[in-house]
Amino acid sequence: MQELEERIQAEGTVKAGDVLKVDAFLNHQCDVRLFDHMGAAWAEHFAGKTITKILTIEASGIGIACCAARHFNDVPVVFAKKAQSINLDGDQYTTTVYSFTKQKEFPVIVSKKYLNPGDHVLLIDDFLANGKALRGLIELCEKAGATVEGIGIAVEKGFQGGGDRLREDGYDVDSLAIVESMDPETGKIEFRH
Ligand SMILES: O=P(O)(O)OC[C@H]1O[C@H](OP(=O)(O)OP(=O)(O)O)[C@H](O)[C@@H]1O
Ligand SMILES: O=c1[nH]c(=O)c2nc[nH]c2[nH]1
Repeated sequence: MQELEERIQAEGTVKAGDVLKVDAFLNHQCDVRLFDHMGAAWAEHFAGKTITKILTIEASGIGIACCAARHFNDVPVVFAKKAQSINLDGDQYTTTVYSFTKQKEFPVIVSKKYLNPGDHVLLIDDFLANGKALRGLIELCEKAGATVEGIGIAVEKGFQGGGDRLREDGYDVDSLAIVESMDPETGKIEFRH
């Protein structure tokens, strides 16, 4: 998606440790017009699929998933929580995920009320790096008996391999920008096309 690649080139910075910082528009300050355009791009890609629910993981996927839902007939958006809470009641599907930016393992929890065997799920997230977050969401869908119809990602860091492993496993992964390489010394960012 040209608009997203241009924003990354203009406003992204490359940090040590394979971190791309795009918090000016994607995952701290949020550009909702860009999010809307991202939702439209996923709607075009997944046009042939029946989607009954969007599933994401807190925190950064939530805003993007909500904007995307407007392009999928306003289907409900469910976000997996990364902490137990007194506000979480009843039976839950749970797993654990290693967080790339927080560098620790988190529980990942969805109430059984909000993920069902009849659901056809689109997974949405801001970043795809090693694929840990998505593997966790896929596991929750498997536990619920829900069908994963596809995966929409804003920025995939292709060189970390998580996206290609998911494609090899048969998942339809639509990443709107795939970073092929990035250099913290020069700041150079190259995309896969
Ligand atoms: O493919 P992976 O290696 O799993 O990396 C991608 C995940 O990393 C980030 O989550 P993180 O927990 O780091 O931060 P967040 O709270 O900003 O969502 C991002 O939002 C993705 O969910
Ligand atoms: O802001 C971010 N930059 C990244 O490079 C990254 N990788 C996973 N999650 C990420 N979030």
